[in-house]
Amino acid sequence: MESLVAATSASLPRAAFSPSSSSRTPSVLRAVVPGSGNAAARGVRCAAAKDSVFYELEHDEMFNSAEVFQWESGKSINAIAAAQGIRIRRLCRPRYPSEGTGADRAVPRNILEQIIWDKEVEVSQRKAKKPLQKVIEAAQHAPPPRDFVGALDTAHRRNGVPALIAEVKKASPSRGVLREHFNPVEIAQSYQKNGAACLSILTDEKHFQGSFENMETVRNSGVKCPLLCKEFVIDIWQIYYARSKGADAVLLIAAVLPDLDIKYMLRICRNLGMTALIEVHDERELDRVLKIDGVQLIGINNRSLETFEVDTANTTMLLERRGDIIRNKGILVGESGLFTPEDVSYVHNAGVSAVLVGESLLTRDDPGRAIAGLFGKELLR
Ligand SMILES: O=P(O)(O)OC[C@@H](O)[C@@H](O)c1c[nH]c2ccccc12
Repeated sequence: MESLVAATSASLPRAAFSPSSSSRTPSVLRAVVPGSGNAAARGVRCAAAKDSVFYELEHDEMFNSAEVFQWESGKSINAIAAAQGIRIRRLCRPRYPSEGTGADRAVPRNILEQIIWDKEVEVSQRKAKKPLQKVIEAAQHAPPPRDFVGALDTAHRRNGVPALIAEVKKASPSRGVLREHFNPVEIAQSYQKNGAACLSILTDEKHFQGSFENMETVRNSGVKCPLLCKEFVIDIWQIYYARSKGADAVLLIAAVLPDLDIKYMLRICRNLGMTALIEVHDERELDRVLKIDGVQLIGINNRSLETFEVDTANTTMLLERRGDIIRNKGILVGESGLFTPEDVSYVHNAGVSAVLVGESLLTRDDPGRAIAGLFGKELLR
């Protein structure tokens, strides 16, 4: 796996950003061959890049000088992340002498850290099989992206209750297998028929028994709802891959990604016509995300991914404290642990206009028909 710093922790594609390659390619960064002169003049050196590729920043309002300084500071991604309050450490990162020998890193501190370490290995293996450039090309041939935010907005207005993002998830580390007989297409069709605005498809295999194949089969089954790729994104490769499998949105977890990665990934999503759902769990994460331009969807997870504790009061608490700023930002999504119409109206009253629900639907015989029970009424499409 490439080991770059700051924004480059998301693994920059080497030539993916050449402005001439396509009108759809991002203009954020342009890969420049070392020694090509102009790179050295205006470019930023990714000190940790194995092959010393230079990347040139181009007419980009997103990266200000403070951020470039951050790149050049020589700090490791873990040090930068820690300064932002991120507790999840990366394993496949360059180590700096100040970070010790690494012996203290052998044991993950919590389940989220374990998932991320596994994900780093998985992504590097997948990239070895299918390099970024190939995935970018595949993404260009995917079915056109659907309007995730628009679908939530319309459903919320139509029904007067939060729009539903219904989750297609076989298992989770906190709950084990939720559904023995698991047919993603059947579940997705039933959700759609019963008024879900959008669907969330788990793609992590190791901890959630999901897959990108599930994403692809649901997309090809005729289901019209926009699809969220529920993945632990640590690398832009995964975003292009998700798009190539038909995803319309991706999850970005603030507990895992430093600010610069979020900004960079948001930019890639925008260029691909995708939506990013940025997930926060606490005030510090929320404050970081509120400072980032271009965020359209913020998810407040009632479950801590580090401890698995679920508390629906989390949404209310965060929104009480930051409500006014956050409501002007875009759509808010209440995530996890919602089981009853009271739970849904509790988070609705707190200010969310969409909810993300898995377990309480998936554990019922017919997950789609369970929707009316969750909202206390049938949802119209
Ligand atoms: O099954 P629940 O409690 O209704 O939760 C759904 C969803 O919020 C949860 O699956 C989730 C929220 N954020 C995540 C990040 C990764 C994996 C899963 C999740």
